Amino acid sequence: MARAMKDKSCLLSEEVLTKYRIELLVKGSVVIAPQMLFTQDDIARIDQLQAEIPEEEVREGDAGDLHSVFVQRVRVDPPGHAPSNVSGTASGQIMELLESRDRSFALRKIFGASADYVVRRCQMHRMPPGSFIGIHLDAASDPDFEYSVIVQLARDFDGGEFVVYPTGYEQHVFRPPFGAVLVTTCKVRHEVKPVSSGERRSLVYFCSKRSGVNRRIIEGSNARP
Ligand SMILES: O=C(O)CCC(=O)C(=O)O
Ligand SMILES: [Fe+2]
Repeated sequence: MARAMKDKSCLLSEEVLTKYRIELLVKGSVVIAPQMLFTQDDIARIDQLQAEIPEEEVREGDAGDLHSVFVQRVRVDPPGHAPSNVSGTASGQIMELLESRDRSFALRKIFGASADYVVRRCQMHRMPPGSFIGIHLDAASDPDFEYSVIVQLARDFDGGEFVVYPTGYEQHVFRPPFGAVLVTTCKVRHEVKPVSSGERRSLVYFCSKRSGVNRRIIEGSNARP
């Protein structure tokens, strides 16, 4: 925490980055503490920009999985096409904030990568009571997704736990606080449990070493919200 945001070229110390890197490697998921990757000001800015982005209700994921969530799309990644920002200036400004040099550097270290990652898809979720995101695999949307980065944008809600199923019998339950960032591999199944009160909000983006077209092959219907 000590060095967070002080030196703009390096958000987190090498030591902290290594600690997160090891946890991600061993467990497949890690929670980055609030204020480390995104300051309160960054989150306020995201909140301000998102107001300009239209929202749609999604009830079925790409893999036919059931959901009930309101989605604002920032960058889309349709099969057979390269990723692109949705129209309007707000999406580009949100992406600029996410892709800032210091944040990309920190995430690259946490992913354990030598080369840069690209953000292939980005969206925001609003989940009032009763909303949920059914069990799915992010890589079903794009086989090149490697890590998802989920920024917690809300404080006051109950339920809405993020549950990861690394194997058939294990489960890890996450309830990251406001401002924290959950990083998970896109190769494990997970879900968001129903929200019971308040409103859960998150910004989600999917990172990959690969740019270029989404190589997903559609057979019938397949994937996530
Ligand atoms: O809103 C979230 O916490 C992330 C939901 C999720 O699993 C996804 O968008 O793939
Ligand atoms: Fe997901």
